[in-house]
This record gives sequence, structure tokens and C-alpha cells, in this order.
Amino acid sequence: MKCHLLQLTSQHSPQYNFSRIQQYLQQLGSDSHNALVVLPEACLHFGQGSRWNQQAEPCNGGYWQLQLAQLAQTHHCYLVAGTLPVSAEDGRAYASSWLFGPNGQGLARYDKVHLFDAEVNDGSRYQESRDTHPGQYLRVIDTAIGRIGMAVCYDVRFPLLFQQLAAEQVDVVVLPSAFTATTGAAHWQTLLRARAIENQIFMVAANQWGCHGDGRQTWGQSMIVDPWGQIVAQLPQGEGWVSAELPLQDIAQLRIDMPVLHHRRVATVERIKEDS
Ligand SMILES: O=C(O)CNC(=O)[C@H](CS)NC(=O)CCC(=O)C(=O)O
Repeated sequence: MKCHLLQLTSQHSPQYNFSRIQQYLQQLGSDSHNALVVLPEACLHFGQGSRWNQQAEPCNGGYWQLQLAQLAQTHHCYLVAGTLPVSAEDGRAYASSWLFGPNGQGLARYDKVHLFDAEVNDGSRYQESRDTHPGQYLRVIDTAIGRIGMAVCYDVRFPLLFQQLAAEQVDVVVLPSAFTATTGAAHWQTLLRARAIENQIFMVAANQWGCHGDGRQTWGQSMIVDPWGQIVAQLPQGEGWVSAELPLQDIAQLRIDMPVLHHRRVATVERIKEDS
């Protein structure tokens, strides 16, 4: 599987972000053909705050969804568009990543399951659930180029989600992200490598990078990690592509040699208290 991740510094304007993505895809030329192309979280609608849900599109046929579908068709690739706002029943919006196929068909939509409500030591308080409705389905997509699982950003902190995808024998998990500079420096690489090793999957993580105009700073270091935990390709800083050819055929042997997924057991907890 040919794989290209785009590291971006998305700004507020979806139009601006879209034209940047278009330019970057043109750079790939025919290298994009039948490749997996992954864009970061909130690739078009970054840092919208409470305007996030106001810009939500219906779950089918929204303007930006169509633009991205056409982009996949133009470049004949499997395009993962990190999180667009899709209307939810309660007035919030789902953070929905799409997988578009090379004919421009919508193959899957994954709504971010774990929402980032956290105090980070960077002067910001994140309250994603205020404007975002959590998803409740995981997606495993069989394509002509491999079996793909989908997750987003903060999801990477929740190993059970990846265990569920691994139980479905996915080859690759895509992870569009917008990790903060603070938590990225501390945790990003370790989390990605851990999820790859323990589940014997390729982790394909496209992150936002840099200063976004609203004072927010994201970490970058988009990377591809193989099932042995090695970093195959990465881009520490700056905008641009991270590319690699992924030898999916090697996964089967690894799962035979060290069948951790079959060795999983759930033991019973016993509490012990020291007599006082
Ligand atoms: O708000 C936007 O425009 C785009 N979305 C994000 O930036 C999201 C929700 S605030 N960020 C994360 O999930 C960061 C997780 C993270 O940094 C960690 O787990 O440490």
C-alpha cells in the first residue's frame, strides 16, 4: 500500500484550507494513484470553537463533502479527510472523518468517539463535547488496497478502540489528529508506537502542525509506524508530505510468530488491603 500523510497548518477558512490541500495533492502527481492519502483532523474547519456546529453539513451531500470526494476522484486516491462537522440531532455536530474512494465514492464516515475535554498546561481549556456529539460506531473498510480502520486524535489514548479494530484484522489504522504542542511533545510518539506494537498494525497519523492564528499550537510530527513499532517516515515540523510504501503482506507472519491477539486473557481482580 502506498501511503501519503499531509501535515498542515490549517487556518479558519475552509476555502483557504481546501485550496492548500489541492495544491499539495497536485505535487504528488501520479504518485497519488491508488494510494492512501490522509489529511489531519479538522483539515478544513480548524479552530472554529462554537462556530464548529454552525458550519455543520448534512450527513450526505454537503458542499465540502462533495469537494473532497471530487478531489479523491481527480487524484484517483483513497482520501481520508480528517473531521468535518456533520449535524447531530441535539444541535451539536459530529466530528466526522470520511474515506472517499478513487472514483469519488464515499466509502465510510467515522464520527470521533472520544472527545477532548481536558485541561492542558498550555493556557487553553479544551471542551470539545460542548459543540461535538460523540460517535458510537467504529469503521472497518475493506478496500482494494487493504483493510482500513479509522480513529481520530484523542482516540489514540484509548487502547480498547484499537483492540476492537485489531480483532477485525485491520492492516492500517488512520489517525487524523490535532495534538496540542504540549501533549504532543510528551505523549504523541509513545502512544502511536504502543498502539502499533500491541495491535500489530500500521499506524498512519497525520497531525496538524504549528501556530493557527487563534493562539493554538499543534505538535506536528506526522508519522507512519509499522507493526513492529518502527517509525517508517515522519515530518517533525513544517507543512508537507510524509510518504512510505507499507508492506502489508508482512503482518500475517508477525501475527503467526507472536500471536498476541490470541493470547489476550481477562483475569479477575482481587483487592487486598493491609490490616491496620
Ligand atoms: O478544535 C479543532 O479545531 C480541531 N480539533 C481538535 O483540535 C481536537 C479537539 S479540541 N484536539 C484533540 O483531540 C487533541 C488531543 C490531544 O492533544 C491529546 O490527546 O493530548
